[in-house]
Amino acid sequence: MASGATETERTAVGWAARDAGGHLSPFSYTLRKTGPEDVAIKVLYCGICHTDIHQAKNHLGMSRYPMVPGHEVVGEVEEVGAEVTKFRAGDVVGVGLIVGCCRQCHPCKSSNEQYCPKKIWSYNDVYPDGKPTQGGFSSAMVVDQKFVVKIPAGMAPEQAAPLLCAGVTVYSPLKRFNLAAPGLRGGVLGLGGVGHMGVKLAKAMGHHVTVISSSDKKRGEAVDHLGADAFLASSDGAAMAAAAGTLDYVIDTVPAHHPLEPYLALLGLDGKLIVMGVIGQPLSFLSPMLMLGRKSIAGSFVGSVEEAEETLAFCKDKGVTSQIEVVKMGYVNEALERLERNDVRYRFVVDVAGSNLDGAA
Ligand SMILES: NC(=O)C1=CN([C@@H]2O[C@H](COP(=O)(O)OP(=O)(O)OC[C@H]3O[C@@H](n4cnc5c(N)ncnc54)[C@H](OP(=O)(O)O)[C@@H]3O)[C@@H](O)[C@H]2O)C=CC1
Ligand SMILES: O=C/C=C/c1ccc(O)c(O)c1
Ligand SMILES: [Zn+2]
Ligand SMILES: [Zn+2]
Repeated sequence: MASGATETERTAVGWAARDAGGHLSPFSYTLRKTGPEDVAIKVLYCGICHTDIHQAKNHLGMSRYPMVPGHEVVGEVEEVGAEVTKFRAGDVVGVGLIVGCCRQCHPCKSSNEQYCPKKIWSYNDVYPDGKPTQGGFSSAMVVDQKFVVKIPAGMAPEQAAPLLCAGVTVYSPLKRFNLAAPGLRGGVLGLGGVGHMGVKLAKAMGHHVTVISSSDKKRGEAVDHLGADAFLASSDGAAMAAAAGTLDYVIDTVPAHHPLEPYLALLGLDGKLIVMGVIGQPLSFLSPMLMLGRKSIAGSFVGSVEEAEETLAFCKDKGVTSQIEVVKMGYVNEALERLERNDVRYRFVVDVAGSNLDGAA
């Protein structure tokens, strides 16, 4: 172990949900010792993703409590294990949704480790020794270096946080489904945390971007502030019909049950509907909606560590930033409620280090 590495478990203070009510409150727990491949991180900022609501409120029926959510984590390295080569104390780093994998399966060997059947989630999961994983709404985390990325110099840490889930979640499918070339016509359904990064990344790739939203409320913001080229309210049947067959892809970020057919209808030949939302009920469509146009419906799950690094580099290079509202941890329950009622432009980021968590324990 590197000199200065602790031989004992450290205590962290997080904000945890205790049951499916999803209310977060202070919770002390121990982190594992900083192992040879581990990076001990003081959390600076952590974004709030809609998945944190799904998990805290047990929308998928798989939640374990107490649960410290948070998977858009930016922090400062405090200590590294003896075999850590990528990082040193003082580095500003990021951690996303995945903190472990088997390293032997096909997904792991092809840099698709987020699809490893033995992946370990950054919270609501357990390490092989049975210790629960806990996320970034916490003073500190200890993470295997493989799942840690460097935040590019000059990028504000609070700005970087949403790139570690929302950003890479959009970047990965655009790249993997060959939808990163300039000139494509894309749609983003649902203008929230993931959706706003979809608009920004797709614009930076040179696409013509249409926002498809549940109401007209975000029209001005989408076009004037985020740079969308067009805006459709899904409730406007005439506008939806006029746009039929015009898009190469639609990134569907809606976090609740919804019909797919209105959005399949927007796709042209070979168009792709990429479903991102975590929805615990079956979605349905009529098969001719796919056949007549050779369309496909695909899913995609966050992105690999390599893609997270690419997303950060792409955003730095193109000057892409997230649009965030920074809040203290004491406001996290209000922020979760506002996120659930669609009242945030477009991502909350918790100023964890500025929230005096140790004092609140
Ligand atoms: N596949 C993956 O790897 C990932 C999946 N996710 C999932 O993606 C989904 C979106 O996450 P995130 O962007 O953080 O969520 P947000 O709540 O920030 O955004 C979702 C947007 O969808 C629209 N919307 C919300 N509720 C409804 C509804 N009932 N019917 C129709 N539209 C609705 C709203 O946009 P508008 O006002 O424009 O209609 C809202 O802003 C979640 O389910 C999350 O768990 C998140 C990250 C990674
Ligand atoms: O925020 C990222 C999480 C995405 C996600 C995808 C699928 C699933 O079953 C989840 O629980 C979360
Ligand atoms: Zn997320
Ligand atoms: Zn694996």
